[in-house]
Amino acid sequence: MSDQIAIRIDGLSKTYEGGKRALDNVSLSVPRGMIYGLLGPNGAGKSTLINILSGMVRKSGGRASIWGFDIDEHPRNAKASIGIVPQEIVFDPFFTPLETLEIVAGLYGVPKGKRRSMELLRAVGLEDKANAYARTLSGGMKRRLLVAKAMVHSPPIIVLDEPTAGVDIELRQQLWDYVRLLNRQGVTVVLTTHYLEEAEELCDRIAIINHGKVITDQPTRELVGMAREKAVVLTLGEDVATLPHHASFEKVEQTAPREITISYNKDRANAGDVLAAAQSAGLSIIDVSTREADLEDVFVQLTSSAKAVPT
Ligand SMILES: Nc1ncnc2c1ncn2[C@@H]1O[C@H](COP(=O)(O)OP(=O)(O)OP(=O)(O)O)[C@@H](O)[C@H]1O
Repeated sequence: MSDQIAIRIDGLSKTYEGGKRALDNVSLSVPRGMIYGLLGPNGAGKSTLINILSGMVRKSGGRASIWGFDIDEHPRNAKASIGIVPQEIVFDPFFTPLETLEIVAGLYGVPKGKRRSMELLRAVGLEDKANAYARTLSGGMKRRLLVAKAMVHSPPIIVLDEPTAGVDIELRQQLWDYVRLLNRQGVTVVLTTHYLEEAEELCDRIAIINHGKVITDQPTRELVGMAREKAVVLTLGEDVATLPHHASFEKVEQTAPREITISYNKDRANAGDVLAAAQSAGLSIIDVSTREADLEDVFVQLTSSAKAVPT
């Protein structure tokens, strides 16, 4: 029922002036308590969707509600229920992180006694920068400040729009740790990303959007399970002379002087079949490992087949 839904989107469309149709009849439900990934290539429509939710872009059609509040009928409540971490870094360089959070808290009408600016700065690792000018912060620190800023009014939902674009790996990990912590505390998290690995590691559920349409929306585990290609990696006792062939092999590659990787379709064969065929081809196998297809494979499968459909 609707009370279990954090964000409900129904038949949402957006055509920009000039005729670009960025969203085409998009319907999605983000269940409460999840980390939900919105994945798609550049220009797929992810930012448009988020900007409609935050009230920055006007939709052309359809409906959306946030925490049960329709964005047209109850825009104030809808906005109060969501914290958005935007793609671009925008700050007044003359305010300190502490002042920045206090100002935002004031804008949201958070009473002084209920503000938690220092707690938020601590959570994003900026406690010691509380009184530094925002312009002296590094790019990564600014991004963390944006996350703190989005949480000032304690919304039940936080949306991160490509939060780790251009952020180094260590910092990315720190940011994700904080996102996980928020989620454990009960905050529903929506994030858009190009990074499949990130979505796979972090998200409980993933929707893929391409050319303004949702092409899939399912639990991450199921999505990864859709990848049909698996591989067996064989380490051999001697250099590879000729590559083996067999009906169960999809592809055979030499991946090192004494290593071959055999891909197979898990609907048609299993690792045992592949191994038996390799052995009967006379290979001296000294070690075996297997490789699962990952989300990247599914993504390529889905986005390329969607492209083949005329729009
Ligand atoms: N203000 C605008 N006016 C006209 N077209 C726009 C506008 N904003 C976005 N678009 C177009 O709408 C489509 C969707 O853009 P959007 O920014 O929503 O995609 P995205 O998935 O967020 O991509 P990215 O990951 O690059 O931000 C693109 O073709 C884009 O060029």
